[in-house]
Amino acid sequence: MSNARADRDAVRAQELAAEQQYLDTLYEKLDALREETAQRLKDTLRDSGGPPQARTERDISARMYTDKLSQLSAVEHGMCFGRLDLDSGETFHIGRIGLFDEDNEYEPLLLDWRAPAARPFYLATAAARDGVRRRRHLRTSWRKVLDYEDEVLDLDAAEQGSDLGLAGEATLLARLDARRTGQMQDIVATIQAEQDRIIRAGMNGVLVVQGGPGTGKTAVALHRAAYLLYTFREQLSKRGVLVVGPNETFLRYIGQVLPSLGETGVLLSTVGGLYPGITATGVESARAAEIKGRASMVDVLTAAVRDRQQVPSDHVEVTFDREPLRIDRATATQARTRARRTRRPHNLARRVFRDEMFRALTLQVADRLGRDLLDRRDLDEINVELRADPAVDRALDELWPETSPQQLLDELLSSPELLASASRKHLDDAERAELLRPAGSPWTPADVPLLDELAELLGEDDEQARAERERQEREELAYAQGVLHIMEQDEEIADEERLRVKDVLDAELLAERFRARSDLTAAERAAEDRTWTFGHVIVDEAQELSPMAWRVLMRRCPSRSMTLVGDVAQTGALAGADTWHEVLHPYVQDRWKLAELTVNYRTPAEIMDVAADVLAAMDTDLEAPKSVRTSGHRPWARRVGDLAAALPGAVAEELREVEDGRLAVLMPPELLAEVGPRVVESLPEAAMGTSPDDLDSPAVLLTVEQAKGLEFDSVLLVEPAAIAAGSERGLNDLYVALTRATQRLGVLHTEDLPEVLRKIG
Ligand SMILES: Nc1ncnc2c1ncn2[C@@H]1O[C@H](COP(=O)(O)OP(=O)(O)OP(=O)(O)O)[C@@H](O)[C@H]1O
Repeated sequence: MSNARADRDAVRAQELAAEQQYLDTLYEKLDALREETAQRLKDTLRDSGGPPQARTERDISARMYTDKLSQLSAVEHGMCFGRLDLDSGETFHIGRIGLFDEDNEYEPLLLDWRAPAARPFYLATAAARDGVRRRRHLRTSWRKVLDYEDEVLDLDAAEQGSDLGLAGEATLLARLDARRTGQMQDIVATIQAEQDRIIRAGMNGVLVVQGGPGTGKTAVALHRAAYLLYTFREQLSKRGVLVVGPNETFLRYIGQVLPSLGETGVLLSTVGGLYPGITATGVESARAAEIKGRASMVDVLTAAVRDRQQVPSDHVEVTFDREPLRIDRATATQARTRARRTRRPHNLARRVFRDEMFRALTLQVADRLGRDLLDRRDLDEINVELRADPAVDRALDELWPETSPQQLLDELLSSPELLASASRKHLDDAERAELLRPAGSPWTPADVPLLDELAELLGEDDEQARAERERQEREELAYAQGVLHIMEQDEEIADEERLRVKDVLDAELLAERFRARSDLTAAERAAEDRTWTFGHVIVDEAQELSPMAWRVLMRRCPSRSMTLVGDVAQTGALAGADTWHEVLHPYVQDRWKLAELTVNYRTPAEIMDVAADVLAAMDTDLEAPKSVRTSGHRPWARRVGDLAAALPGAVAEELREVEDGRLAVLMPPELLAEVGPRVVESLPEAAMGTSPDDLDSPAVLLTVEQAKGLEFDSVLLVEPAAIAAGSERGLNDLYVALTRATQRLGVLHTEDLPEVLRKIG
């Protein structure tokens, strides 16, 4: 061994030992914090009984300590992943949380990656050093330092960066090459500069992040959620953050990222999951979903609601007080006009309609009895009697019934007459036939925006409930102020080291907590409340949402503080977007910002080369993102005679190639239904992908729609010609399918390959 090499090795060993020592100190600190928090939690839970204030105080403290404990355990793995050496001679270690040395004026021992001082770790380059001399990436396993990678940024010793300007290239490539597990991992140790700028962009307004497959849009969206919660904690803990994904499998795939960053207060949901009490499990044709997603459905639903506001063709008669009572067309029309003029939702305007009708009917009865003989009190009495009469009530209900979104939509979609009447101007016969289904059919995801819209159009006649709620809220606020006051005086709580309740809560928030359950987070409460509005909304695969789904999300976010990430080249849903302009113009005109991601961290260059041809064949100006790496595996294609017979063997073969990684078999839905069960039967490692947990299987069989946003070590694409021809957006689907693999791509086909795949053939 040369002397120079021996010297380098000795320095490396020394540096590793020093880093290990530092890491040991950090973990000691973490352990001490955990113990202290666990002890406080125990003490809090041990106390029992006492007046309600004391119980509420305990609930809140327990929640706080539980959250803290789960945050402290979530950061265990990879807690510290970097170090900055500054020109000033200072060094900072960077990690998943901030740790401080209380015995030394709260000097930072570990900087939270989201703190402003940690930012150069992601942004500094040799050309713009920002005072950074050296950036070090630490590779650890549990509590052990395995290795490090240094980037020396000062000009004299600057390393040549890569063409794409990647930071910590070796560390990044090691991460990207790792086998996939079926669960997305966080990227906190290797966030790249173009991603960091998006993660830390300001919270106001709508930010659209457009990027090709594998550019880290999902990763960026989730890290942005964590960053915003850290930076605007006070604001966001009250209203919460909503992250919207395309389906349950995707939510399961990304579900671990935020907890691993120590954040649990985020509601992850599909649009279909945003209507409390409804589980949208029904399946329908892509065309039916597209029709339901059109903006014109607002007019159809409005008409359907108006159709519930009837007048008699001439008159109806009911018996009141043993005499016939006439409800005539003119009176009912006038009452209906007055009620509609209030512009209130149907169930609230109903009250006006009924008031008008009861007034008219009272006069009719009064005339019968001789109006001149009656005074005001007599008239009031008649009015009260009319209101209490079941026959009159029924007759008026026929004309203007109280109804729920569920009831109205179910009736509308199962009645050819009602649907025809409401959609005369907007749908043709074939479209209506596509929507019609038996009454009581299960709800589909595309029904949910319609239900939400109807909930707005119908309203809830909750005048009494609201008055009661407001009274309770006033009482709770006063009570919460009292609790805070008592807590402040409590000597034990005023203990210096302990976070005082007042530091994390104000009376309003405390009152809000009493209102729901005292131990629920904003996200949990939001999940139970259709009218909840969020502090920030993040939408992933945003290109898939229909105009009706956007209306739901915009209602949930009146502040328009939103991050929308997606790729209009990957739109598969027929009601999805072709441009971001068309999505946003109705809500914010041109007042939205666009950020682009250009580097593909997932798909190796060999596969991207093929996918780029598909993108080029679509009518878009978008460029394919550049892959950061090659995998050494050329995509392959094999023509077979009998697909059902060949598939199990091909899957087994590919499984051997990926060893303990993950394989996806992607195919058109009809084919999946036909041959999928046979594959699953003959291969215990394979699953059908019907439940989110199926991602844990070594091989999973999916449609392209189901695979959206996911990634696998290897992809076996079956019958691409049928995928390309399967819908108006068939090329987009093919593009999505091709870009799911991190290592290998194989194609199995019976039909000719589409022309755009000529590079594989
Ligand atoms: N800076 C990074 N460091 C490490 N891994 C990264 C980085 N950026 C992205 N990745 C990884 O690249 C892969 C693709 O990221 P992600 O799924 O977020 O891409 P996407 O743009 O949402 O893709 P798609 O449009 O196909 O859904 C993931 O495995 C992600 O962890």
